[in-house]
Parts: sequence; C-alpha cells; structure tokens
Amino acid sequence: MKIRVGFGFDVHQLKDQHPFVVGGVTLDHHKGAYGHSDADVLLHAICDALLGAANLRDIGFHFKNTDDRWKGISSLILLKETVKLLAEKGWQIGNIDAMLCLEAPKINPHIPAMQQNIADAIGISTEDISIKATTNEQMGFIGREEGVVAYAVCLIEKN
Ligand SMILES: Nc1ccn([C@@H]2O[C@H](COP(=O)(O)O)[C@@H](O)[C@H]2O)c(=O)n1
Ligand SMILES: C[C@@]1(CO)OP(=O)(O)OP(=O)(O)OC[C@H]1O
Repeated sequence: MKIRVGFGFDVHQLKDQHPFVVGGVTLDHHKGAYGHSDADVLLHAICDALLGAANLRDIGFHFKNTDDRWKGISSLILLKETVKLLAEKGWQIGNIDAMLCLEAPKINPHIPAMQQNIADAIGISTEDISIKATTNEQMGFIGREEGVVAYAVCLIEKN
C-alpha cells in the first residue's frame, strides 16, 4: 500500500454584504469571502491538499480563475472534480484535517453540516473529516476581518 500526505492553504478577501460559503454552508454574517468561484476557502484548501498529495499541481492549474465555467461555481463541484482526478490515478482518500482562521462568525455550530457536505462530495465517512477553527486573536488582516484563511492536510492511499 502506497500512502502520501498532502498540504493545502487558501486565503480569500472578506467583503461587506457578500455571501460567506464555508464547507458548502452559507454562514449568516455581515461579510463574506470574495473570489471567482463561491470562494469557499475551506474546500479550496482541501482541494489543494488532495492535489498536492497526488502530485497533481494545484486548484488554479485545473480550475483557472479566468475560466467562465467556474465563475460563481459551488466549490463542492470543484472538490468532486478533484476527487475524480485522484481516482483516475488510483488514489483513495484516507482522512482530512483542516483548520479555519477567522475572527467571526463562530464555526463550531456548523462543523457537522460542513463535514457532511464534504463526506457526500468525496465519498468518505464524516469520521475521517476533521474541521477546526481559531480566531487570530484580533491581529493582522484576519483579526481586522479583511480576510479568511484555511489550512488542510490529508492522507491518500493506493494499492
Ligand atoms: N471563527 C471561530 C473561531 C474560533 N472558534 C472556536 O472557539 C475556540 C476559541 O478560539 P480562539 O481563537 O479564541 O482560541 C476555538 O478553539 C474554536 O473551538 C470557532 O468556532 N469559530
Ligand atoms: C477556485 C478558483 C476558480 O474558480 O477561483 P477562486 O474562487 O478565486 O479561488 P482561489 O482559491 O483563488 O483558487 C483557484 C481558482 O482558480
């Protein structure tokens, strides 16, 4: 059995009165993440961790931010496409561990729904998908609510 580890990072600007989609959940907040897609920072970090583990470049390589096909798209679709790219090379996903860094809103109440969205998209158990959150203790661009950051690691395996 071959196993590989992957790491992903993503950051998006926060803008007033913009939808805030994280892990496929639309959060009720006065600001939201801005990007070419739905700007789901958590799913983008997970896509990059998976692609990195399989040595398949990164999210922007496969889904260019100049391509109208991805304009406003749900990142759950990008995640499903990413899993297909891995499956074509024989990779299965072992587990994912992710960390969100944002001042507000509180993420904890939404974690089960995010885990379920990701589990449905990639076909593994919610038990193998960990999501955590921290503030940046009011420091820097995260502390000023100018941006949101996510990190993710994963294990993938094939026979
Ligand atoms: N956006 C967030 C940030 C944090 N949490 C939860 O609160 C705990 C304390 O956060 P600190 O940054 O003050 O250490 C953190 O461990 C998370 O459980 C959250 O849900 N959403
Ligand atoms: C997802 C893509 C494609 O719609 O656009 P964004 O939503 O701007 O997100 P980013 O994290 O910059 O990554 C890659 C992009 O090409």
